[in-house]
Order: sequence, then structure tokens, then C-alpha cells
Amino acid sequence: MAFGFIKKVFSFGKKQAEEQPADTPLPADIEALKALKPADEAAAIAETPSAPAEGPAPETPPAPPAIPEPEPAPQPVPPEKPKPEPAPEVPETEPEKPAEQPAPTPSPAEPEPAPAEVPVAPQEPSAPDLPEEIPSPPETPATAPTMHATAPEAAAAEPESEGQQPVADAADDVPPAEIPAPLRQLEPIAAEPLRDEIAPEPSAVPQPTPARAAGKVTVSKKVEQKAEPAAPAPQAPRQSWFQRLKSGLARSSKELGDNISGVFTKSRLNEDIVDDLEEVLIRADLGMETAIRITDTLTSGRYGRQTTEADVRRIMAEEVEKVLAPVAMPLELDLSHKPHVILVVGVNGTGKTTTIGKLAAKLTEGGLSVMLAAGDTFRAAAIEQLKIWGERTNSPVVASKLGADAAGLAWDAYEKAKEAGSDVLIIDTAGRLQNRAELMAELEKIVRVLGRHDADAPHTVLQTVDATTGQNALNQVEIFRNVAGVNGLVMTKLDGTARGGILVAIAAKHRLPVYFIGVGEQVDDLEPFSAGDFAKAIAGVE
Ligand SMILES: Nc1nc2c(ncn2[C@@H]2O[C@H](COP(=O)(O)OP(=O)(O)OP(=O)(O)O)[C@@H](O)[C@H]2O)c(=O)[nH]1
Repeated sequence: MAFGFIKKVFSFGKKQAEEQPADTPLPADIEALKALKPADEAAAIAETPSAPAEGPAPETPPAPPAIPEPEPAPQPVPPEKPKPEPAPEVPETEPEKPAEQPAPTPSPAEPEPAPAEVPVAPQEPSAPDLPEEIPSPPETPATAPTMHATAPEAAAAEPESEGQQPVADAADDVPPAEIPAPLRQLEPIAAEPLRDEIAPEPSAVPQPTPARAAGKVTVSKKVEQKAEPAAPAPQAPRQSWFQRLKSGLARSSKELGDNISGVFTKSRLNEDIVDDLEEVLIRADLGMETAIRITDTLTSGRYGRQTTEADVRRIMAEEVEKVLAPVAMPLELDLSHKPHVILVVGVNGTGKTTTIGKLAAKLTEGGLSVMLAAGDTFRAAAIEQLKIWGERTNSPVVASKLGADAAGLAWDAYEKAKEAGSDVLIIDTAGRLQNRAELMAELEKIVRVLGRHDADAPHTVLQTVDATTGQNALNQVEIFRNVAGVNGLVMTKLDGTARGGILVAIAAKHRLPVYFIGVGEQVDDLEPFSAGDFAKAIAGVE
């Protein structure tokens, strides 16, 4: 027992073996996430002129909304009133509400760059009872009270926006409900990008509209189910993480199996077969070294004998496990450093932010205080995404403006974490391709700056590697390791159509610890890496 300097080490090793059928992580307002995401995406795009030039974000850019051009408006309402009929349903309230104003999308908090609104295509260009009505061009008289949600306060503050006219005219001339406000929010593009960004929790996933039951429907704007909605289908129990890993690796494993069977048709083991097998293993991304290990083991004492596909799979599982076992380590945090700094790096979209959220959940559940830093100052969506993870995990988030200097943010975040007495500071970084020299230099700077606070910081540099990537992942690790001093890996997306062989090649070449694997988008889909499980899954043996 030493006095004075006590080095506390926390390990996050294997969890209990059993799996919960359903994930009920920390409560989260996923719906809020969904609502946020696309707007932020859009904002990011609209507002990034000064952001550091970088490779395209992995997300699909929001589809450019089709803006109804100020074309010859067939029915532009003139100031005179050749009015054939009174507008039947115009409520009289707030007749002077000015027309649309370019409402900034409400920014959630923080000194975020006000997300610029994105003009969006009117939802339903034609109104049911005014066939020739056309989405109002800028000169169209102002929107009427029943219109889409223009921010009323903002409107009051700015009564005379350009291109607007007093509503009095409009109320006379145009049934207001037919004028699509040009500043509709962009809900139509909400769902997809968000799903890519943040894992919805199971309960929050909006269910598809149930098929119409046989009961009554209401027909107004659209047909709506009257009552007795069909009971929601019971949710299928969630697969265990190992099942997800196995099905993620099923493609690799099947391809391997098929190819191995192809090699071992009838003949007994001979040199040609061994060469072919080696090629099959290399094509599965396992790497030359491991392929040779496997074939060497397979051939020892077996030449001239019948060998089955099952033999090959078994030997493969054994050899892969031998390669992976030394790198399957639990993450250890040295809490004599307060905060212990974890810097998370990697190529765009490899799962950095998601992994940070999952990791923060593990740490906070384990009683550690965690602070998060939104060092991906390039994408507004990434900042928001991290804030949401912060809420979910009760971890304060240090963030700055879009386009701010990431190293400066890291510096500030360290100070804040120190002040707050946080055990762990996890810093997100912008995704970058390893061949973008200027961005890699920025990463280097973040590391340098942290080192001025604490010579050993960042204490852990985690790189996320996307398991669906092939050989390029080897190169990614090589470069991030050199630039940022990566000292541990997390392989993400092993639940997808993963090409897990590359992890074996990375382990053989770099011998970096693999702390966790990502097997889903939800908060507890981060599993300690087990060499044996992985080897069995990829070799397709039980
Ligand atoms: N299926 C699956 N999806 C994952 C996993 N980890 C992350 N994702 C998804 O991958 C996408 C990208 O994840 P992010 O965490 O935003 O990746 P990032 O590296 O922070 O992205 P950038 O900020 O653009 O560099 C999101 O849709 C995540 O939900 C995983 O283990 N499994």
C-alpha cells in the first residue's frame, strides 16, 4: 500500500453473460432527437461556409428542397378585389400577422450557430378545394392565421418583411389555408438522416402507420382511422449481442464456408488445395500472416488425407482466436489523472460519437463522473448528437460554435473537467480521412494542446474502425496511430454486414488492444471484445 499516490484503475471488462432481451437504457427523448437531427443537418450545410474544409460528411445531405419559384403565380392576389366569393373559412384572428419571415430554426441551447432555416417544398402544393391555388410566391399577400406555423413572436417583431403585405388584403382575397407558407419546417426529410445519426431507442421508434382496420375512418384533410387502432404488434425479442455479432459476420463466414467447400471438393489435401485455401482466407481480409498460420496448422500431418470443411472451420477458429487473444483487453482508466482524458478519433462515420455515448453510459453507470467535449466542431449535427448523449448519460457537454477551433475546445474542456472534478473527459473529434493532411495536423494539435495540461494526456486515444470497411481499415489504423497516438481500438458495426476478417489482420499487424465492439446503435450495444466469441462467429462454428 502506498501512501500519497494511489493509482486507481477501473476496468471495464466482460459483462455478465446474460443478455437482456430488450434494451431499456437511460430515458431519452428520441423523438426530440429526430426532430433535431435533420434541422441540424440542414443548418450545418447552410452555415458551414467558414467551417474548415473537410471531406464530405458521411450523411446524405438533405435533399435540396424544391422551392416553388416565384413563377407566374396564376392567382396572385391583387390588391383590388375582383373577388368572386368570400373566403369561407378564414378565421378572423390576427389579421395583421405579417407573412412569413425566415424563421431561424429554434436552436436548442448553447451558443450554437443559429441553424438557418431551410426553405422546404410545400407539403401539399394543391389544396383540395381550390384546385388552381398555387404555393404563394414572395409577393403573395401574407399568410393568414390558420396558416402554417410562422413564429408569431418573430412576426410581431418584424411586421414588415420584404415582399409581404398586410394580411387584411389576403384575408379578403385568398382563403388563407391554401397558401403554403414558404417557411415550412423541413419535417419531410427528418426521418432518414436522423436514423443515420442517432440510434433510436426501441420504444421511441415511430411505428409505421398501422394498416387500416375495418372500423370507421374520418375523411377530412385525409383519411384517418376513427378509433380502435390496431393493437401494436408485439415486439420481437431482441437478439443477444452474440447473435447479432454472428449474423453480422454471417456473410464473411458463409463466403468463407462456400469458398472452402469449393476448395475441398473430392481431393485429398495437396499443395494446390492449400494454395487455394490460402487465397480464400486472404480474400476474407484475414491477412497473409493469419492465412498462413491457418494453412500451416491444417496441413501439418494431413497431406494426402481427406479433410473436411468442418476441419478447416475448427482450425480457423482456433488460429484466429490465437491471433486475437492478446489484443482482447479490458479498457483501463488511470484515475490518478483527473480527468482521465479519452480522445476518440477515426474516419467519418465510423461511429465515434455513438461509441462515446455508449461508453459514457457504461462509465456513469459504474459511478464515474464523465464530461463530454464536442470536438467535432465541423458538423452541427455532431454537436447536437453529443449533447443528446450527454443528456442521456447525465454527462455535461462542453461545446462551442460550429467551425470553432477544435484544439481550443479541447483545452477549455480539460479546464472545465478539472474544475468540475470529473473522473473522465471524453473528447469527440471530427471524422477525417487519413489522407487529409491538414485535418490530421489539426488532430495532432489537439493532442499537443492536451499535453500542456497534463503531459500524459490524452491518456487513452481510441480509434473507431468500421467493421464494414475492408483493407482500407489497416491503413486508417496505421496513420491515426502515427498522428494521434492511438492506443486502443473499438470495432463498430459488427452487427451489420460486417467484414470482420479485417480485425484479425489489424490485430496481427498493429497489436493494439481492442477494447470493445459495437453491435448496434443503442446505448448498451457496446460489448467488451472477446477473441473466442469473435473467432467462432467468423469461422461459423458453434
Ligand atoms: N449498426 C450499427 N450502427 C452503428 C454502430 N455504431 C455507430 N453506428 C451508426 O453509424 C452512424 C455513424 O455514427 P456516428 O457515431 O455519427 O459516427 P461518427 O464517427 O461520429 O461520424 P462523423 O462525426 O461524421 O465522423 C450512425 O448512424 C450510428 O448510429 C454500431 O455498432 N452498429
